[in-house]
Amino acid sequence: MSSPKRKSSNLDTLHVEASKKPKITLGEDADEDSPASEIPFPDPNAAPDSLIDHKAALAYWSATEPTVTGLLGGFPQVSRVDLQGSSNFLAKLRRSSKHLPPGKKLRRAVDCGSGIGRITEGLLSRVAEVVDIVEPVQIFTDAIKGKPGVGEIYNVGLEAWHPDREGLGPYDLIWNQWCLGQLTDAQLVEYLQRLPKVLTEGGWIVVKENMSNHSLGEDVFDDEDSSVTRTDAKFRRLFVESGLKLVSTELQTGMPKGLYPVRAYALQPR
Ligand SMILES: C[S@@+](CC[C@H](N)C(=O)[O-])C[C@H]1O[C@@H](n2cnc3c(N)ncnc32)[C@H](O)[C@@H]1O
Repeated sequence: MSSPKRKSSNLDTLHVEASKKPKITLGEDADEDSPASEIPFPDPNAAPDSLIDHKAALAYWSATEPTVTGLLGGFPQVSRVDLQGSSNFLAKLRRSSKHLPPGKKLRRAVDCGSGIGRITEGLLSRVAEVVDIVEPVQIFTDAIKGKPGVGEIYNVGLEAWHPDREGLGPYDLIWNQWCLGQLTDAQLVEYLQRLPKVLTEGGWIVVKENMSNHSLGEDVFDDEDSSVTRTDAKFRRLFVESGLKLVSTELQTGMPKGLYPVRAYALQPR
């Protein structure tokens, strides 16, 4: 799931979440004697991201309660430590920045896959004058609308957000957290390739996501919210493919034991 989540424990052979059982349904007028029709178990050889289904993901998130508990997969307690870690990460970036040093608010940031605006409220609106929002689920953005410092709201998935084409921004900071697992690898690369055009000089693209712990170094598909949890190696490869350079990366400390590790990356155009 693209939110704080327990690590998978049995991932030696499957790159589909071990908790997911083959789904078997009976045909409409089937009785106990007629053969069950099966929805096939995902092909274990399929690339995990090829199993992503945006409709299924939207159905899952639209049925999720618009609270921090709902958005963080039942682990609201990680929010504080996460926001503190993010704030420290950003402060370090700014301390070593020629273009956007500390002391002044950033002009414009964007919270991508924002949910109910947990990061906008807890971090971005404190460090930026205006924060735009990109989030496909309207019941989530209804919770942020009109809050101080919130700018434009785009109710769209990141795979369909074209800020370059629409002349949006420019942004000093583009924050992507616990949502990029909703995009396929190809969609993620295309999305990241669009961002340099709307990034100010010296600005950062931040990616903060769960890291797959698969013992064979593979990504893991989760059919609950139709997302993929990538490995650190996969992220780094996709960043290179996107033409971005990694300027800083840190593991989030203080996460509860048993959850996936979380890593933040700061990226800039090469
Ligand atoms: C785990 S929540 C994280 C919310 C927020 N980033 C945070 O950390 O509090 C995942 C969010 O991704 C959103 N999402 C789902 N599909 C998406 C897509 N294709 N593009 C962008 N966001 C998506 C969900 O609606 C949900 O708000």
